[in-house]
Amino acid sequence: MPRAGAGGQVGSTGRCCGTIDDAMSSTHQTPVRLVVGAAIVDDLERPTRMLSARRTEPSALAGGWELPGGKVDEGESPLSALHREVLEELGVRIRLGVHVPGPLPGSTWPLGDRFEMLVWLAEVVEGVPAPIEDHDELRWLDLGDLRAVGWLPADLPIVERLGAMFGSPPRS
Ligand SMILES: Nc1nc2c([nH]c(=O)n2[C@H]2C[C@H](O)[C@@H](COP(=O)(O)OP(=O)(O)OP(=O)(O)O)O2)c(=O)[nH]1
Repeated sequence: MPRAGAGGQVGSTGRCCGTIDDAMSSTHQTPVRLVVGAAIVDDLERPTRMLSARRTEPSALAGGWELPGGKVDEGESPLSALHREVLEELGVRIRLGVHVPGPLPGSTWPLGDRFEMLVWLAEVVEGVPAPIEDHDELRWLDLGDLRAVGWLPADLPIVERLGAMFGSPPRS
C-alpha cells in the first residue's frame, strides 16, 4: 500500500491515471474536487475503535456521520490538507498510517458527482478530539460496530472497506 509520504500539489483529482500519485499530482482534467479524510483509530498498531463525526452543514448533509477531513485547497498537497483540516475541525494533530485505497483511478473514493476522497488511517498524537468546527458530535465506534452511526451514503463503502481492513466487517 502507498505510504503516507509527501504528496504533490493538487486542486482536483483528474480521472485519467491509475495511481495515488496521479491523484496527488493532478492536471485538473475534470471539475471533480479532491477531498481528504482521516479514519482516526485509537492506536494504529492495535486499533480497537475508530472516530466518526456528525456534520452540521450543509443542511442536506447535516446529521450525517463522516470521516474528519475536507477539501484540498488550490496549491496544497493532500497530506497537508488532511493535517490542516483535522486540526481545524477537531483540534488535534495526527500521525498517518496506511492509505485506504478506493476503487477509482487514483485510488480515490467517489463522493457523488462533484467530489472524490483520498482516505488514510490515522491516530491522534497531540490533543483530545473535540467537535470544534463543522461537526456537533464525535463518537468512537468499536471496530466490530462501525455501522452504529448513520454514515453519509458515500461513506458506506469506505466503512465496509475499513471494517474488512480491521478484520471485523461492520454489522448491517
Ligand atoms: N470531509 C468529508 N467529506 C465528506 C465525507 N463524505 C462525503 O460525502 N463528504 C462530502 C461532504 C462535502 O460535500 C464534501 C467535503 O466538503 P467539506 O465541507 O468537508 O470540505 P471543507 O471542510 O473543506 O469545507 P469548506 O471549507 O469548503 O466549507 O465531501 C467524509 O467522510 N468526509
